[in-house]
Amino acid sequence: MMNIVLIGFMGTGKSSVGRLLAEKLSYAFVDTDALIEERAGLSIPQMFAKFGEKYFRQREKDIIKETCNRTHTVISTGGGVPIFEANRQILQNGRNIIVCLRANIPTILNRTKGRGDRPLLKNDLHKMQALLKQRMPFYNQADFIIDTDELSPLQIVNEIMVYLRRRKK
Ligand SMILES: Nc1ncnc2c1ncn2[C@@H]1O[C@H](COP(=O)(O)OP(=O)(O)OP(=O)(O)O)[C@@H](O)[C@H]1O
Ligand SMILES: O=C(O)C1=C[C@@H](O)[C@@H](O)[C@H](O)C1
Ligand SMILES: [Mg+2]
Repeated sequence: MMNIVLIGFMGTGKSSVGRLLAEKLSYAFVDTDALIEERAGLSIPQMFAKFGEKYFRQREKDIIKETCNRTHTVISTGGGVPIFEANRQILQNGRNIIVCLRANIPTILNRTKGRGDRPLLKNDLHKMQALLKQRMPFYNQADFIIDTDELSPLQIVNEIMVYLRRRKK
């Protein structure tokens, strides 16, 4: 069986929804950000500060490669994963179902306010808008896109389950 890969901007709910979806499907769960931190023994901000973003992106690519070889796994990705061509090629291998979680800027600001664990998160509406706009074309390459603004994590999981069932037919 295929993996379900969740992509989307910071704060769209990939980690929370992914964990729940994995439970519902009885799949394994991998969160790329958490795995990178665990392996490095450093938090993401520490890693950016010590070794730079480039280093983080290399670790991220390694983990994407590795996890895509699994089956029956829900993979919650970091917000920057689909921005890189190499990652897209690895993810779009025909064995993964790619689901994008989308949220508008006020929702994202609300869900991420006070978080100090995301170095690229600027608490600035315009910067956030610019980054989101730049990334949108890549997020939009997903197989299925859900607007999450008005939905609870459980409702999002249910929508994904409906989509998966429909795909099977
Ligand atoms: N559908 C939702 N409704 C309300 N709150 C939500 C929803 N989804 C996520 N949240 C909350 O928003 C915050 C961010 O969610 P989460 O960490 O899952 O996002 P993420 O996409 O994994 O972000 P990142 O890319 O930074 O890891 C959390 O506090 C979470 O509880
Ligand atoms: O959007 C991004 O580029 C990032 C999102 C987070 O999930 C982390 O992967 C990291 O902070 C970078
Ligand atoms: Mg996350």
